[in-house]
Amino acid sequence: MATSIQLKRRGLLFVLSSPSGAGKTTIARMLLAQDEGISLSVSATTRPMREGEVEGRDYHFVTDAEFDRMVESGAFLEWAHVFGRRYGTLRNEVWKSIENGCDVLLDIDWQGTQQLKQVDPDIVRVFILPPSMKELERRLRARGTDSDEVIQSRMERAAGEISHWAEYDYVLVNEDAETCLSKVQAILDAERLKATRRIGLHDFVRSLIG
Ligand SMILES: Nc1ncnc2c1ncn2[C@@H]1O[C@H](COP(=O)(O)OP(=O)(O)OP(=O)(O)O)[C@@H](O)[C@H]1O
Ligand SMILES: Nc1nc2c(ncn2[C@@H]2O[C@H](COP(=O)(O)O)[C@@H](O)[C@H]2O)c(=O)[nH]1
Repeated sequence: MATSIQLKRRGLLFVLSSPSGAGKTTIARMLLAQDEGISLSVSATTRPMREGEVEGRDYHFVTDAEFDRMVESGAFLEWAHVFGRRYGTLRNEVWKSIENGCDVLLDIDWQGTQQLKQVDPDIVRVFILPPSMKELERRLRARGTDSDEVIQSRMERAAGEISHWAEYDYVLVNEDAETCLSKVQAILDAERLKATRRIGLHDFVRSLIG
């Protein structure tokens, strides 16, 4: 008779970072669309909403005063200044998903990743590189959401962001989005199977060999 052994595991925090425009939001959306076991941590930000963005889906858009209050009340697991605005991961967003047995996808920068690593050393960190700096700029322009000035400042910051690549567990080049997505999915699937995350594995093995 065939048996199906379902071992529970802790939900994991799965971080995607990249220089602006390399494609992490694109990859994140594709991953969320195909994998029911992971949900997005929707950050709070003081930056203005872009055309096409939706409150609560892309970000919680807040004022500076609201952000200050959230910092004071301990609402953030981490927060950082990025491109002159503030962005933060909401503690409740993350724990709500973990409690529901879901993994959590975080689209955050290297500063937030460093802070999160202090909170949960078990996080999985993936850094996404563009195929070239020329292509990075082309993608920022093609996105059509930012002014020339903003694009210039994001390009000026890109090298600094990329310099943090070695702080990540996995580094991928996003040349073709589907190929990059399949690698991200493979990393997630393998991390889910890690022995250290499988609750009940010890008991199951003991039931096999005594
Ligand atoms: N592999 C790819 N090939 C070509 N274009 C891509 C690829 N991946 C993403 N793009 C495009 O590049 C642009 C930037 O992508 P995206 O917004 O996902 O970047 P990002 O890294 O999330 O940027 P930010 O940090 O500013 O949020 C988008 O127009 C997206 O459609
Ligand atoms: N440290 C954090 N960084 C964050 C968070 N949410 C988003 N980000 C990063 O900000 C930049 C710019 O994003 P954009 O949407 O304005 O283009 C990008 O690198 C994001 O990853 C957060 O909660 N904390």
